[in-house]
This record gives sequence, structure tokens and C-alpha cells, in this order.
Amino acid sequence: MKPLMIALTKGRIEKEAVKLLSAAGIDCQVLADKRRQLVFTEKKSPYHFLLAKAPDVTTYVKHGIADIGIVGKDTLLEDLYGYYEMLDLEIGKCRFSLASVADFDPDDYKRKTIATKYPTVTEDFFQKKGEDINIIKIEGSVEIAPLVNLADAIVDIVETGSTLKENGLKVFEDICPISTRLIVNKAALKRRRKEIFRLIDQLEEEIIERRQRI
Ligand SMILES: Nc1ncnc2c1ncn2[C@@H]1O[C@H](COP(=O)(O)OP(=O)(O)OP(=O)(O)O)[C@@H](O)[C@H]1O
Ligand SMILES: O=P(O)(O)OC[C@H]1O[C@H](OP(=O)(O)OP(=O)(O)O)[C@H](O)[C@@H]1O
Repeated sequence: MKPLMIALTKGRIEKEAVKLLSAAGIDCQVLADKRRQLVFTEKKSPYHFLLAKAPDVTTYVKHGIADIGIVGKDTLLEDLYGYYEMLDLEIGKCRFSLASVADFDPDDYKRKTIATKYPTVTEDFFQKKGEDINIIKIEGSVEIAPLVNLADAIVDIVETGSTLKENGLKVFEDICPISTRLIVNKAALKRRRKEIFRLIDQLEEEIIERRQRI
């Protein structure tokens, strides 16, 4: 049978994810000297890999190109269906927060404009408060928006808080924690159940060990 194909989010969580997979005994040797290569399907490799942007990892898993995806909960909350979320890898930890300039009033009754890369999360957060808002979709450096009056506030990822601080912004409310998750293609979970659960068990064991080390 073909090796399992794992779609890995490239960028910030890549290194941590490869470290976790390797520690769990999942051979990632092919990724060691990858340079600009993005697809790794070497015959002798026990696993195949592709490296993609976070929202595309979900797409490759949904379409069955990848059996397994490694992607942040932030991305999954924007694209909720069509895969199984199987495991919290407990890496890539950060959170969603509502942030703005110091004089922003979250209790102001006027209809707010919120800038974000995450419209679904934002809509859901304000809907639960019973608040109707305008959303402006921004692709990055979202912190600019309240500084130049494009928006009243932002919903964005906060990790250390230094980006907010360096731009004179503060958190008004934490929305939810985020971490990296393992997702599985629905058909693959039926067809390759044994192999996938073996990989999940290996990862779980390593995650528990790491928890005990802290
Ligand atoms: N401080 C952080 N900022 C952003 N993402 C973080 C942070 N810490 C962990 N993550 C996780 O890393 C994932 C990938 O983030 P990364 O910044 O590499 O890509 P991106 O958000 O698509 O940005 P870019 O467009 O710069 O590539 C996020 O989806 C999130 O789950
Ligand atoms: O709390 P911190 O540790 O400062 O991290 C949070 C920052 O990191 C992310 O941006 P990223 O670097 O991915 O760039 P982007 O704004 O272009 O998405 C996020 O959108 C924040 O801007």
C-alpha cells in the first residue's frame, strides 16, 4: 500500500511539527534538506509529505490528496466541515483576541467595524454577544486597521502580545485558545484506519510524555 500522505502547514509551525513527528517515531527524514521542494513522494520514504499554506492543508485533506493534515485550530474554525479533527498536538499555541487602541469602547452601542483575517470566528464571537457588526477582511498585518481608522478593532491571533504592544494596541477580550491539530480525510479513516490510528497512538504517547516533562 502507498505510504500515508501528510499535508503539513509550512511556516511558523513547520519546525515544531516535524520535531514532534520525529520524536513520535514518524520518519520525516525526507524533509531534512528540503530547500524549495514542496512535495515529497520518494519511494523509500515511509510517509509522503506536502507543504502548504494553512487553509490549503484543509483543502488537500478534504479532497483526499492528503490522508492527514497538520494545521492550526484558527484555520479549522474558518473551515469547519469535510474532515475529521482527531488530535490536539499541543504545539503552535496562541489565542484569538479582540484588540484595539486604548480608547476603544467594547460596550459602545454603535455598530462596530472589525478587521480580521478570520471572518467566521469574528462573526460567531459577536453573534454570541447578540451584536451585529461590519467585518472587513484583511490578509495580514491586521494591527494596522485600528491605527489608521479602517476599523474600530481587530480579531486576531495573539501569542506573546508583542505585536499588539509595539503597535500601541491592547487586548479587550480573549476569545479562545488555539493550537495545532491533526485532521484526517474521511474516506482515508475508513480505508486506512489501522495505519492512521497507529500514527495517532504514537503521537499521543509523545504528547503525554511531553506534558509530564513540563
Ligand atoms: N504568533 C502566531 N501568529 C500566527 N500564527 C501562529 C502564531 N503562533 C502559532 N501560530 C499558528 O501558526 C499557523 C501558521 O502561521 P504562519 O504565520 O506561518 O502562516 P500564516 O498565518 O498563513 O501567515 P503568512 O501569511 O505570514 O504565511 C497559524 O495558522 C497558527 O495556527
Ligand atoms: O503576539 P505575537 O507573538 O506578537 O504574535 C501575533 C502576531 O503574529 C501573527 O502575525 P504573523 O507574523 O503571522 O503575520 P501576519 O500579520 O502577516 O499574519 C498574528 O497575526 C499577529 O500579528
